[in-house]
Amino acid sequence: MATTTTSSISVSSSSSSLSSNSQRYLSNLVQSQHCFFPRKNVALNKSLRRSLNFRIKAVSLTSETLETASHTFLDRKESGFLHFVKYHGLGNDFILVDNRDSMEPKVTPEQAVKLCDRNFGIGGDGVIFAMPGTNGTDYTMRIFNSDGSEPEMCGNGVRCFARFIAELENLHGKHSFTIHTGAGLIVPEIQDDGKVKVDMGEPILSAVDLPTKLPANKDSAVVKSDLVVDGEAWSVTCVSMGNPHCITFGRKGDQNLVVDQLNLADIGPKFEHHDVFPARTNTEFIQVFSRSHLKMRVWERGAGATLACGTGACAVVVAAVLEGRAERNCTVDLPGGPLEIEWREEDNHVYMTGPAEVVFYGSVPL
Ligand SMILES: N[C@H](CCC[C@H](N)C(=O)O)C(=O)O
Repeated sequence: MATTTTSSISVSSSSSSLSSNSQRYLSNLVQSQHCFFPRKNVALNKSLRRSLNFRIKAVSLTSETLETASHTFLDRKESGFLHFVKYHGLGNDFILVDNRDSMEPKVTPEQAVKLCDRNFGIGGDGVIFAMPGTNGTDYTMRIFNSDGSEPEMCGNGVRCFARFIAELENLHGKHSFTIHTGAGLIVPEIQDDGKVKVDMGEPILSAVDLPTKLPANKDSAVVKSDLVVDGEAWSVTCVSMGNPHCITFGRKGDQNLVVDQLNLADIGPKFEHHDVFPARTNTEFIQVFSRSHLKMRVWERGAGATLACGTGACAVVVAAVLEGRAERNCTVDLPGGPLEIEWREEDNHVYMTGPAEVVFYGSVPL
């Protein structure tokens, strides 16, 4: 029987400095054992331990007990608290909220900004809501970026969404779902190995629909076009996966980009907020290892530098094929790990395969 060592925190607060609300919250958390970290040791700093008399017990739970515990947690509904599950897809991390009882997000964009703060909140690249289906789909997915903006779609997020639904519905093994998103119908399928394969739909190449003010130079698309950013000329291709992406393999005249040498915090915002992108843009910087192996770093619209971007990896393979640099089946290496991407010729759909993992369960007062 699989045993998972899980740390749980039992707290007895001896510190009078804690407000009664925080003491009530912490003791509520402890009684309900509702803050546990599967597979992770919880390290707390000494001052916090001293002030709060933390006693950390390492308890061994079978995976069945863990599953029961997570279900007990997921059934929590008391008001005034947001119960969430933290997931990540290759380090692109999200706060997932069970919103199946309403089409109204349980969290406002302003609250999402606070929840995503990595010092004063839970920490994350976004908040994702699992909502009732629309027009006959199983579910609807909405997402707020960590800056509070609402994008049309999120590739790593929809893999996490699929695993979250399977947990909520107590499903095991292979399962697929139809999900309504701002990018249209998306179909993730949980594979036997736990990875998630997603039909991400068709790429959008029309400059007008992306949207970008860059002039179309290949049919209605923008392929290997010049873009001046902060006085430097770059060569870019623009692809939408429902959300806009600007892909570059390097500056004009020097297409051998070494992506680890880039200062993303400097160059990223200059692409994101460039006036040729009226809805801003995600930007992917690419290094070509072979015609089936690419390396990518990304500056995301509304989230900044992230460890992975699923829609971005899909857009990158489309751009690489359009520029004649790659085949339609590629491994894309991101800082958080690899994604397998296929731009299938038969149906013009892009397919993405990758992991999605639970990090922890939690409750926060709203
Ligand atoms: N920041 C993106 C949304 C999240 C996309 C990314 N995290 C992914 O995995 O696709 C945007 O505003 O379009």
